[in-house]
Amino acid sequence: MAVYTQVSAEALGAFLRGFDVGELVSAKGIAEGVENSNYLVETSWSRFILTLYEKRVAASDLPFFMALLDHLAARGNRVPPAIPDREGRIIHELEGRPACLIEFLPGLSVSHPTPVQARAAAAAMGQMHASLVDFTLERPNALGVDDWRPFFDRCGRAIDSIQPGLYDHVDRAVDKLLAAWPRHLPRAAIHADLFPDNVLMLGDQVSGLIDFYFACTDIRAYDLAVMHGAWAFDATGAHYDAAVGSALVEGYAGNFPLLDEERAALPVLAEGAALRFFLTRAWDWLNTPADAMVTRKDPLAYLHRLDFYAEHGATLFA
Ligand SMILES: Nc1ncnc2c1ncn2[C@@H]1O[C@H](COP(=O)(O)OP(=O)(O)OP(=O)(O)O)[C@@H](O)[C@H]1O
Ligand SMILES: N[C@@H](CCO)C(=O)O
Repeated sequence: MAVYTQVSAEALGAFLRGFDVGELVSAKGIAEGVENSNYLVETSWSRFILTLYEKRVAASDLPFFMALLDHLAARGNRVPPAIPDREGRIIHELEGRPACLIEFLPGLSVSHPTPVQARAAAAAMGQMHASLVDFTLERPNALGVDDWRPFFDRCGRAIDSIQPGLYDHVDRAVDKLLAAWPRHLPRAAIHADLFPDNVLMLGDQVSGLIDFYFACTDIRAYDLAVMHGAWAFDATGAHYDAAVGSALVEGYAGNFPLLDEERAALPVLAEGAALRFFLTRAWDWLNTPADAMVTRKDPLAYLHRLDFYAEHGATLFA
């Protein structure tokens, strides 16, 4: 359950009076998500998402995220911009946390995407990348290739408590990826976390891309590699769905052509993406108190992907 910060009815009512959005009718904590506190807010006029930013989102990064959302929304992408208050401000403080009131988008995220849904979602990523070619703000990736070694070292030998021998196995993977990383590929603003739970769908149509709080400047094709790992495997990471995998690459390339060198680098980018999510999941696994009201995500599901890409990557994207 991702409601770390409780918002009292009084505080929320006072907060909403700063906006032109009608009167507060109800507010419910949203269970999905692990990073931030989210509430579904109903007013006499409409529905909104209230997000209070927690541990991994720095208030100083919010202007980048909000500018990115505005840029995408202005170019016809289905993303939820923040709502300005009566004075035009979009970044606020509520219950001691940075907070934004965000447009509500309809749709549900799918847990078992079909190839048709995967193609549509990847096409939406392609459209997003096309819209971002003239986006000039930059934000370094705080979980990018140069952070993997220090992050892994911070996890340390405790990693072996997840599975014996894991430390040495991942240590070798970190070395391999740092040496092979295709740093020369084109860079751009990317979402960097476009998992199925961050794509809202109505049937086979994409109704929204959400959760841009890892968005950053990095290798553009890395965004597709993140998506491939997140969409084309079952939750355990043990089973790869080739039809979903191909649909992702085709759907993306239909809206934003992949350079030959980007396509050739997808295996190593996908291995790197698997390592990045293994590392944050392993850290959370080792550092989330057992009684926290958050479901920890299984790091081994990303170890399986890492090993799968290392073994089969060369044939997957041909
Ligand atoms: N703009 C929106 N419109 C409709 N629903 C939304 C919107 N933003 C968030 N939600 C709902 O809130 C849930 C959690 O949002 P989000 O994924 O941003 O949270 P998070 O804590 O940052 O999660 P994550 O673990 O994916 O990083 C989503 O699964 C979705 O149900
Ligand atoms: N998408 C991430 C969690 C949010 O960053 C994961 O599944 O590990």
